[in-house]
Amino acid sequence: MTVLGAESFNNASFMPNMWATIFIGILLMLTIYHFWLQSLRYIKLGNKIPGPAPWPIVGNMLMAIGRNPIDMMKMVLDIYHNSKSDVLKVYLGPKLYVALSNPQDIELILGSHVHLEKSWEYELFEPWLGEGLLISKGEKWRTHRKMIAPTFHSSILKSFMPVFNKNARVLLQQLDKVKGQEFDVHDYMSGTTVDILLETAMGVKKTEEDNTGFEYAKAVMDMCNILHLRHYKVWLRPSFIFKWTKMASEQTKLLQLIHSLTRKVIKRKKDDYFVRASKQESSLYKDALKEEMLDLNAPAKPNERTENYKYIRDDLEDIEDNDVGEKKRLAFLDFMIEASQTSGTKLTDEEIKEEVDTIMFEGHDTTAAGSSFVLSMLGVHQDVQEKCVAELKEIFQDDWTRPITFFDTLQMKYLERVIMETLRLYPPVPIISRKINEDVQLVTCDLTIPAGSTILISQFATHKHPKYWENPDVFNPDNFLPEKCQDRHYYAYFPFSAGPRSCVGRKYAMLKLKVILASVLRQFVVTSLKQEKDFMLQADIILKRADGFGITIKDRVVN
Ligand code: HEM
Repeated sequence: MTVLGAESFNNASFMPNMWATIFIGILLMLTIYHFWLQSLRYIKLGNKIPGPAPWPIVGNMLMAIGRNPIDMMKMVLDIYHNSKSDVLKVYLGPKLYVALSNPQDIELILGSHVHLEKSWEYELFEPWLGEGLLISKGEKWRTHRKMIAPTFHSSILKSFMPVFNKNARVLLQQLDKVKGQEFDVHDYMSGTTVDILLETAMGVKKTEEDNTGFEYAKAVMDMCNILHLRHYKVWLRPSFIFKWTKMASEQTKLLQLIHSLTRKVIKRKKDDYFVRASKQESSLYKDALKEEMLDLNAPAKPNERTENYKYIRDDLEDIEDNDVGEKKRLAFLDFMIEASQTSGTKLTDEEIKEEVDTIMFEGHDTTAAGSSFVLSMLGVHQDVQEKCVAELKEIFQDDWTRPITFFDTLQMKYLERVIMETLRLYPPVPIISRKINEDVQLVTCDLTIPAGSTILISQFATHKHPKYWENPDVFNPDNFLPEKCQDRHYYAYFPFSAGPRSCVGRKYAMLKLKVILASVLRQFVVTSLKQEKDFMLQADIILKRADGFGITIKDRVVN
């Protein structure tokens, strides 16, 4: 008894000692790890950059705990506004993130041919987009960009006008059914955008009973929500943790839906190609293009720009100027399929699928958010809406309801300024990031960003930089009058990014936005029940309103 009692006493006293030893051991290891980290050049340089104080080991990771996307957005904006600094850092664990908001520093990254690699965060897109243009790197990115960018050449875009007009008419019929009641216009913009993309870039016609656009758009939005949660709930990032969550099985289902549409689209297009090839017919798109060129009321001169974006620096204008010839004047998927069948081009089915998924994602959610923000702003700013309508009256005085031509869109200068101003205040892609493999010495201050860190570039912050924008928070389309743009830094405004890795769909997006928005404004008066200050923004991969894009519409009476 006595012996047993003594043993159990000894065991009981041994246990706390063991746990205390383990605890002290871990603490000691973490302390050594912390001091070792602090001795690294990477961290030493990082520590010189202003930003919220990090905790040992975890850095600033705790800031994300318990916050939803709306709170996150508020927190990030508060940090930005309170810091008054153009350079800010945060640590996620030992990983250094540096946010830049001065155009001169941004140019060092976006304008460079060296810092082209996307940051680690984009890898979360991989199960969905594979190594499509958005995330690919090196030679693969370069050769695919060379192939894809010309498929959005102005001559191709012109041939899309009938599809834009047709889908705009379908949209108007849908909107007509919700006249007089408040509704979320994003739902309509999203479905329409997918349908238009399928028919233009992919060349696949929608059948009457087909609900693909809506289902696909919903799946894309749900996928974005999952990816976004994983971006800021950093403990969900590693796949070995994520795969055990409910979200992972939801992601599998969503990807099945998305990828099955992609495969269907590619198969249909490939079948068409083989039928055409067996009959030795020319490309459908080349034919459509010829018809459209004959059809245009007033075709633009060869060197006429699609819009006024002369102050965005990217490679798209070079593609326009150095005309790439007939061979490449095929719409996106036609070109990819023809390229895959041409000897010498190493383009596999998987690569086509990745690029189709990328274009469907990039081309859809961005434009849906952009058009919904424009309609929200027009709903708030009735005077601006009236000016847009006055411009449309000038253009369509001969026939208010006729289809919109490419030439008409070139005359929509005020509407263009409204779109650009909306994209300034509400950039659909609010932030982009790059991994830097070489040190970057900033030009605006004496700071060096060490190789290996991630650079965050926020359109949302830079587009309101007080040094570059007068009354930065005020909606004013005249910010984009040519004389105002002339002296502004190129990298003060980059809703489509800029430099060699800018958006390949920029011209496509602007053209489509003009046709859709002008069509809505010709038929309806748009009103927003909420004021701009009450918009609840949600930090997401694509910037959205958490409160929905609520508007009301009524028939426009034109005199
Ligand atoms: C308002 C509409 C749009 C906005 C605001 C927008 C914005 C952007 C931005 C900011 C990037 C750079 C992303 C990054 O570096 O992380 C980008 C890239 C890209 N966008 Fe867009 N985009 C729009 C519409 C479109 C459309 C309509 C398409 C295609 C039909 C498209 C296709 C792409 C592709 C393929 C890339 C990757 C380019 C590369 O890395 O070389 N986008 N877009």
